[in-house]
Amino acid sequence: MWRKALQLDTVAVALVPLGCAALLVEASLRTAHRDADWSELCAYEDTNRVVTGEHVRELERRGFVCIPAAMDGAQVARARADAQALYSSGRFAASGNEAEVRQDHIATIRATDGTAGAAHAERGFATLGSGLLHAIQLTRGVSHALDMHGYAGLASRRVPRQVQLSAYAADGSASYRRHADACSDSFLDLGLLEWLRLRDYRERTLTAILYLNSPSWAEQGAAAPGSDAGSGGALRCFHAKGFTDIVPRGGTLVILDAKVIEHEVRPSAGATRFAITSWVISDSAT
Ligand SMILES: O=C(O)CCC(=O)C(=O)O
Ligand SMILES: [Fe+2]
Repeated sequence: MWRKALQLDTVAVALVPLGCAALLVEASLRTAHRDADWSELCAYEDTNRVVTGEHVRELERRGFVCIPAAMDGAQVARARADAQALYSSGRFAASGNEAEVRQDHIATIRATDGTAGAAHAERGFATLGSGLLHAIQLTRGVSHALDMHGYAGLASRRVPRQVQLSAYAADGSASYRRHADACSDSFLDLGLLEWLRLRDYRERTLTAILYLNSPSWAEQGAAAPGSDAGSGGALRCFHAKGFTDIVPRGGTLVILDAKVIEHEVRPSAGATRFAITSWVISDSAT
């Protein structure tokens, strides 16, 4: 009897470290960045055209830069219609963050969605419209455009194939609390397991955001009476001198240092606020 109990104890004692090891291995392998592309493979002519040397110097100096009219009105309208169609089709879901942190809905999309080139799980998705495909290439091209102007940030940058398409409700109920996009906490702060699980967030070095709203989207409370363009929803970037609010007008491209620039999204009104976000990653952060 006691011999049997001893054997069970031995098995249990052996299982604990095995279970822990399995958890750690699973956490360290969990990544959506495995097939990220090197920057130069994401080169896109339109991005190279709109991002200038002056923008890059501003990014280096301030940690963020706002580039208006990176897409023309027709391109914005097409991308917005595609985003709206995807939103209505039910592909958006609440993000993985806690509900008090952010209340937007997101879809993780790839240019290959619904095509033979997609991973098995993504083959069943609807293919993306030309407006969204252009917006994805434009944001994914940012890292290479920065290289063309000798950006002083980290070298060896890669760009994940998936981008985030976010939707903030028109009724002012959705915002995103102040945060930095990259996780800079050490494993002493987070514990080893959590630190390993956050690998994709630790690798982030730059954020590129492209707004798919009406180009006449207005500042807080400034929407023209009867306008359906939408208003508010500023991207508030914090810096040493306070903060700068960026109006999310359709076609505006924002690039920010994901480790340094804390930011928040203010509630919007009048229209759903759509944005595409692509993160640039750096392996040297692992
Ligand atoms: O949509 C924006 O303006 C920013 C979104 C954002 O901060 C994020 O998704 O991390
Ligand atoms: Fe963010």
